[in-house]
Amino acid sequence: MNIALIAHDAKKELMVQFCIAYCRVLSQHNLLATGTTGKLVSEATGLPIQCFLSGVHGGDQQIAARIACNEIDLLLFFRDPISAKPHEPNEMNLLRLCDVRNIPIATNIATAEVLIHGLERGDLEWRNIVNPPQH
Ligand SMILES: O=C(CO)COP(=O)(O)O
Repeated sequence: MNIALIAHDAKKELMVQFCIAYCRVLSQHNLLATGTTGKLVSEATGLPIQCFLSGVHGGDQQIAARIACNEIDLLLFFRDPISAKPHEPNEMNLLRLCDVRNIPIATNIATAEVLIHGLERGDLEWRNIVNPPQH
């Protein structure tokens, strides 16, 4: 499955720790990420990650385009609810597109834990029908 990772600056370390903890599960899937998040996670875990532009340069919109095409099966987007972000409207669109496509999304680590266990258990296998593997 295609799993997209995005973390605001205040949540990047949490995302790194989460990905280290679930490295084995994540290694069985294709990972995509915004630039800085992807760089930090791949350096910490050794996992191959397709890195897009950084969020401020439109990386979240590159991921949004794939979500619009139903090509992302799970989005882990660790958000900082405290500080304002200049590209917040784009991020709201990202969340909206997940709802358009019924793509499972976690915006905090508590939900991410539930989703990753569900992924491991096979709860998201229906995504293989909606978005069949390319190879
Ligand atoms: O800004 C972000 C989300 O909107 C994250 O982007 P980076 O991973 O490049 O910091």
